[in-house]
Amino acid sequence: MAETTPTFERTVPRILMCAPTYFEVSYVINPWMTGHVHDTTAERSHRQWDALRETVQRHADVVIQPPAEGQPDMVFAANAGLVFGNTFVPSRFRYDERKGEEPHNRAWFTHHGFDIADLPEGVFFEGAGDGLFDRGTSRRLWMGHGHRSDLDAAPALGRLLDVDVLPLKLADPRFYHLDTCFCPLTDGYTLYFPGAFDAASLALIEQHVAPAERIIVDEHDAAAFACNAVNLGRVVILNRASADLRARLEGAGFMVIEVALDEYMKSGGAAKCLTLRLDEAVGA
Ligand SMILES: NC(=O)NCCC[C@H](N)C(=O)O
Repeated sequence: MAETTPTFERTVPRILMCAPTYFEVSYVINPWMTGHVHDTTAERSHRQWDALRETVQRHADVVIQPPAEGQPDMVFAANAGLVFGNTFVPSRFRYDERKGEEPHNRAWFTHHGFDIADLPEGVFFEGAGDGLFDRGTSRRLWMGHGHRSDLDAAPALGRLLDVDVLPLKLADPRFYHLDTCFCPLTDGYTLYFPGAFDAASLALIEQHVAPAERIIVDEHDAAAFACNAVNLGRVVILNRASADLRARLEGAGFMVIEVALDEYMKSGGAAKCLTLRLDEAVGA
């Protein structure tokens, strides 16, 4: 009888983070940044980023991307682009303030062996800020549009990655990226703030996520960036969750870990925005 060779699947997720060396709020391109220009300190932002890195490192391998001087928002690694398998779709930022990040991201992913797949010229798309894969078994990508990314990115991503893209229209300027108000979790659970979406998009979510798998976030938790969560298996890392939200997540089998990230909220981001999954695949 032929001998069978055991196969070992990689089970430790890989997460990219970009060092906060040049992070500050130096312009206003979302409502969270208003009133916070030059209002962050290096000491607090480095301490909070280190705490997030150490927490993520307990559940994943963390890879650090070197930052670029003059690109204060490059710390938000989720916005570098979208990874699926070995393919990297680079972001095309809507605002000039962030366009300078694009060549650095392209160079890093090229150097690390990813195949670069470009969206058509002139289509805005802000990477894993607006593109979130289902954590179930389907090849489904939820895509936010209306503030930063263009609806035209949806069919283009479908073609480039051979995935089903479900576009969700973002209706509240505070929730300008999909990852600020929506988070697919392991086994099809989905954490989201309904108030961030238009009626048709809410209906689309309800059509695809069974009632028992919907973890609805209220405005108070949403404003504390509870949806901006890093999900690694059964672990959910986020800035803050109310006792009620924590209980519902725990009831669904998740362990909730809070890491205070208020210095980054002044720029409109928290845990999820500061990370990018490098081993994204169906059900990852
Ligand atoms: N939501 C995210 O994915 N990233 C946070 C980006 C914050 C940055 N200040 C921006 O407005 O683009």
